[in-house]
Amino acid sequence: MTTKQETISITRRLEFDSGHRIPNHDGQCRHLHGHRYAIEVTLTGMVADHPGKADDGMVLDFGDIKRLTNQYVVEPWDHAFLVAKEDTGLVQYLNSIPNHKTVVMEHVPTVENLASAAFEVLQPVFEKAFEGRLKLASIRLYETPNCWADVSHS
Ligand SMILES: Nc1nc2c(c(=O)[nH]1)N=C([C@H](O)[C@H](O)COP(=O)(O)OP(=O)(O)OP(=O)(O)O)CN2
Ligand SMILES: [Zn+2]
Repeated sequence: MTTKQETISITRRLEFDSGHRIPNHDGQCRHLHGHRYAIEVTLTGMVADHPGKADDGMVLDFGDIKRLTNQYVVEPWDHAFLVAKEDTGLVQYLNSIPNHKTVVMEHVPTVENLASAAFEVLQPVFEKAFEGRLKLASIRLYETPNCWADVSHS
């Protein structure tokens, strides 16, 4: 049982596959390769006290987090090659492949930069969709089961 004043965090995890490379990496990661990424989206807010309504007892329906994260991050990045705009030779090559799904990123696609990019995209999406009732608290992005980055804004 929760009291009405409590702020609670909820997290929805989604997974997707993308290619990338870190062009100046001094190890294997400078080569073209891919990952099964997992993104965990954490929102904070008050639990709805809406007896008889679908969202009663929820901060937000997990389905809404899934829908918006899919629309703005997972679908654009899934089975895409995420390439840094500074990686010009590769950008040119990928653009030469007909109908190739390429996403040109502002920064080198480390897990830190991808998590930050996802946060920047999703923060205004959740803010607008739920009129400030909820806050995007953090994004955790796993590049491998053993490597991940966390992003949050104060
Ligand atoms: N701080 C960061 N370090 C590294 C990143 C990154 O995004 N941020 N990325 C890579 C590589 O892209 C790669 O994804 C991870 O490499 P690695 O550590 O070798 O991970 P593995 O799962 O392949 O580890 P194994 O132990 O070899 O299985 C590198 N560094
Ligand atoms: Zn990698």
